Amino acid sequence: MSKLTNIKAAIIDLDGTMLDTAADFHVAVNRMRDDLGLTPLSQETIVNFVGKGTENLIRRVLAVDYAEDEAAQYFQQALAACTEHYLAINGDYSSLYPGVLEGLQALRNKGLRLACVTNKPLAFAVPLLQKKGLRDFFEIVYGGDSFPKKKPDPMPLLQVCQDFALAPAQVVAIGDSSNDAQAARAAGCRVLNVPYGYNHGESIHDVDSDGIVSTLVEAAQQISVD
Ligand SMILES: O=C(O)COP(=O)(O)O
Ligand SMILES: [Mg+2]
Repeated sequence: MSKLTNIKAAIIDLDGTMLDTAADFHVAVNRMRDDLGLTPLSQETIVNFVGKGTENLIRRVLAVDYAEDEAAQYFQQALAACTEHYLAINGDYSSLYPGVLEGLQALRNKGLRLACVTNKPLAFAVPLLQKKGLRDFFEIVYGGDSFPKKKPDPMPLLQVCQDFALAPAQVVAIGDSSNDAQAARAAGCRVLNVPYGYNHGESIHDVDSDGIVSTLVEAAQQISVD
């Protein structure tokens, strides 16, 4: 992989990139399923539904048991229950991936400006970043409900470029899934993927990106401000 040059800012994904939140999703979704009288799902099944925001997660979880029209009837109840359960345990079963703190520090030490763009609702993302000691690394945090469109749409990434007054080519997105890569490509940003996250249960090696890095520390090593 050749080094990414003339990079002035990094946009970092949250779930599956900085934090392993799989167990939080597992607990909250299965408490919601219990409320609806549904049997629990495995953590692997649930985590493969993560990546395109809470509404999509709920739709996928209900589709396990219900046909589309029936699932639609339960959607609002399920969304409310899942939100309540998620907020009650947010971060309790989550942990930082190796190299996250060191990687964020290394990116900052290079003089890069940092934003977090996640498809998680902002009301989940901000307290979680605070609880895990990550909030202060970021000048900007955008959630899946911050704009009319979320990743893989480029809208949130383009807003960060505008906020930082940078051209998209001067900005790198770092994330665990095809959503991050597609959003970055559509915005004209550079993109690095990490291989340890969720990516809908599919191989990250099939995703079009500028490279795969094993940790955020390695990401920082691959990025040059000059
Ligand atoms: O909550 C999700 O759907 C995934 O969030 P992410 O964008 O931080 O990976
Ligand atoms: Mg992710």
